[in-house]
Amino acid sequence: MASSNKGEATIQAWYMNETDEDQRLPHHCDPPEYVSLDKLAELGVLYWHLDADNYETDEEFNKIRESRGYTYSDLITCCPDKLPNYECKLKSFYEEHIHTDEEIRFLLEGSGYFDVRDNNDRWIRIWVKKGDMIVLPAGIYHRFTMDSDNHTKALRLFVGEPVWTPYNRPQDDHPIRKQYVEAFIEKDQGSHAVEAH
Ligand SMILES: CSCCC(=O)C(=O)O
Ligand SMILES: [Fe+2]
Repeated sequence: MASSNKGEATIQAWYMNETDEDQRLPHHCDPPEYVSLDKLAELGVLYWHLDADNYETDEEFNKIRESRGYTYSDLITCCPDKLPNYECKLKSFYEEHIHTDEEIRFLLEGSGYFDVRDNNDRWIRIWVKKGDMIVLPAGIYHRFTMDSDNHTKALRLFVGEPVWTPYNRPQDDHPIRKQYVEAFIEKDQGSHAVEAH
């Protein structure tokens, strides 16, 4: 029973309408414009659905952790008495930024939205829920908000000693941003140029 949800769920992602209504609302376009896992993979975003209740002994989780070198982990709970400087943190999570390393989150409870910029600089909203593990590549412009359920508990993973520093946009000259653009944005333009011939 414990692992009955394993492998069944898939992530939902969509292009956002960029109205300035409440950030915790879904912000669907009209009609909704969904985004596939393949599209996310093209942007370097990785996703697994795992057993959140027994993750410590979950073989798939441990394999991912080992193969990707995720030696560090801690828990983050987004609620006023568990997250120091709650209001301030939530605000900074939603400022568009990059990191010099991957952002790796495994949702153990609740849900939330990771927004990432696509290759045309449009916002894609990724709805993560219990059991979803997501990796945002170093250098991708992104942000996070809770949804209207207002509850998120996640495992944060990292390779070695964690560095959580956000670099707010614009960071177009940052070496990590340049590396990301070269690997995931320009390669895309390259393949279209080839297709056109
Ligand atoms: C789902 S974890 C909360 C958000 C966060 O840790 C971050 O944006 O860095
Ligand atoms: Fe981040």
